[in-house]
Amino acid sequence: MIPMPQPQAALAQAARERQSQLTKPAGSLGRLEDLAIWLAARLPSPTPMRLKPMLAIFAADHGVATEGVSAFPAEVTAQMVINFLNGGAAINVLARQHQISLAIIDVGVANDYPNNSQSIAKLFRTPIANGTANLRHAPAMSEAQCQKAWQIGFSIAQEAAKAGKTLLIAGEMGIANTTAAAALICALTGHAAEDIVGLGTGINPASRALKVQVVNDAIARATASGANSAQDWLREVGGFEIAALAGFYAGAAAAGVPALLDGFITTAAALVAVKHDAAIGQWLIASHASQEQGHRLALQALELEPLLDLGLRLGEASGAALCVPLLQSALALHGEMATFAEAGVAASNME
Ligand SMILES: Cc1cc2ncn([C@H]3O[C@H](COP(=O)(O)O)[C@@H](O)[C@H]3O)c2cc1C
Ligand SMILES: O=C(O)c1cccnc1
Repeated sequence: MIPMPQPQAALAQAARERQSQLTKPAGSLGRLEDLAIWLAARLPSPTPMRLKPMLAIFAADHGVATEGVSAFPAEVTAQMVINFLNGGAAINVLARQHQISLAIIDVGVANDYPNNSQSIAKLFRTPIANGTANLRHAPAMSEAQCQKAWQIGFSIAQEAAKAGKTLLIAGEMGIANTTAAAALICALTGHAAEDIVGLGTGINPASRALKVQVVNDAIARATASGANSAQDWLREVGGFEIAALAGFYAGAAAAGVPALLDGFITTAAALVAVKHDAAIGQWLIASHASQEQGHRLALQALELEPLLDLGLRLGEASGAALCVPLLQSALALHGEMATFAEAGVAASNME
């Protein structure tokens, strides 16, 4: 296993001391204070500068879509890739608004789509196959495919770090990927499918019951074939974009750059990464609590507390992008506020 860089405790301590001297009652900026301290240890600086965020969306299709587990047809994956390239998706709006550079990485979109040289976002076309196999009945991918997807995500994170990005964000697009993510979360946490499987894009109760059955069948099948490690489960019930996301988080940690999670699917990928190497967890922060049923339990398994709870259930890194201005504000407050001494403001009387 590659030794991971460690957050610097001395910088966290310096940032904590600075927070105690800023012109506000101690703790009055709540979690913004914790965020500034957390980031100081990792960026690493006692007063970190404005973050330079990058956002990668990994897109791929899922064989399990044929089971009827999504409210939308599989063609929507490719259609949404076109939408991302044309700038019309929710994430395009948020990336523009918060000045986040956007890259789309096709790691296995099944349907063809035109290459538009006018596109708004950068496109990396590195499909591994036309979607995964149907995880209910067979391993979603081969070991070689899984490693390839992981490596693509890892490289994207490493390149972004090399280019000077200081906050790495990943999102996903892949019809039926909440089924794969739910199966992974169940397998890696031991929670029951009934507690983890949600409505995804908005399925009805009958389809949800089927989705629970599909997840249970997939877990039974993979257990019978000896699945044990996080990598085994990723290959058995994951997806190409989920493997790339897990590799992305591993790459961010290996580069010593913080990574911001999004919703249900990215959290499933983060669980895989952290089960693979616990040190990766030190570089992850949670953005929001998704409406998808099992998301909170998955975040709890990672010991992460989401910043926002807006009832989002979109993916595309939309919840993560919404947290970027919060993180920027945390750092600006930390770096730019006057101390009691500088401002000549009397400090608290309380010990
Ligand atoms: C138009 C559209 C845009 C999306 N953007 C993200 N997702 C989200 O929905 C999908 C997962 O839900 P399920 O497992 O139910 O298919 C993923 O593609 C996810 O990113 C979208 C879904 C749709 C339909
Ligand atoms: O939380 C998510 O990431 C999510 C939830 C539903 C559908 N797509 C994504």
